[in-house]
Amino acid sequence: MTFLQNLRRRWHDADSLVCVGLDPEPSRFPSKFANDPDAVFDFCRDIADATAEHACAFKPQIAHFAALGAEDALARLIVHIHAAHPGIPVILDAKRGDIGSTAQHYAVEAFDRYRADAVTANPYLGRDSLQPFLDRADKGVVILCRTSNPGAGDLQDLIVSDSGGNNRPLYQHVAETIAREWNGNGNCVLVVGATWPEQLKQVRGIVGDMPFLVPGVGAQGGDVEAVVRNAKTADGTGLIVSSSRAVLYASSGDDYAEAAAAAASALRETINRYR
Ligand SMILES: O=C(O)c1cc(=O)[nH]c(=O)n1[C@@H]1O[C@H](COP(=O)(O)O)[C@@H](O)[C@H]1O
Repeated sequence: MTFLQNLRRRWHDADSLVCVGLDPEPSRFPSKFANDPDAVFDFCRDIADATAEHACAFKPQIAHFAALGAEDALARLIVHIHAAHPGIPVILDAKRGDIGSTAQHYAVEAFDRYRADAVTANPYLGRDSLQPFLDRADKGVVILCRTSNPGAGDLQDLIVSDSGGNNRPLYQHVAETIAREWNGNGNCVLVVGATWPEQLKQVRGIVGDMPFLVPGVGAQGGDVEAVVRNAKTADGTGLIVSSSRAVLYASSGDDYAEAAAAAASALRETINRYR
């Protein structure tokens, strides 16, 4: 099954649009991990196991592992998720993008080394820079469109003229270009931040039913109701609503796993109320 087939099945079977972000920060781990030499793996595994029933996807963020020299923990975590929770896709958040010959290696890294089902990517270098990812038809390519951060508009909102003479913000041009020209294998997903409900609506109007990865609920304060109302597809799906810190660090006590499960479950219920 392809990434998108898996995702759609999971949306349905788990009745969930929630993605659990795995962004390990050892300084925020519960004290029981203080003397654990494999704390990064053990903590993330416990969170994944506790939240799986509420999740349509997991999204480990590669810098959080690489900065700690914990790439091996990341690889083992993805193996664990595939074995213990088959059918839940893993999106590797790496925001890759480089000249084609280098991008080939990033595609091998994400899909063959780490065995991710999808990877986040930056479209700024143009289509050839993402071609090695797009060519992997069974994998998802999750492309930045209108990011969640405060400075998203610095470049993404600049008005550009396309070859048809249309003037509009760059993020809308990115959305249409990907939908029309880069999605030949039907494996593209767009990243649109939860912190920008109006832009979510605009992008949904441009790209039809293409799925969105929507980070920015929880710690970044995005409004779940506005996200769902503005960006769901006609069948009440189309969204991978991702939360990391608000789930991972819901409790710093021994009940961290139960608290994470409760946070993921509450997010699922809030989303489902509006779809
Ligand atoms: O691609 C992403 O996942 C991403 C895109 C974006 O626009 N904003 C954004 O926050 N992210 C990632 O989503 C996660 C958000 O974490 P929380 O704010 O803790 O839920 C981080 O790992 C970010 O790197």
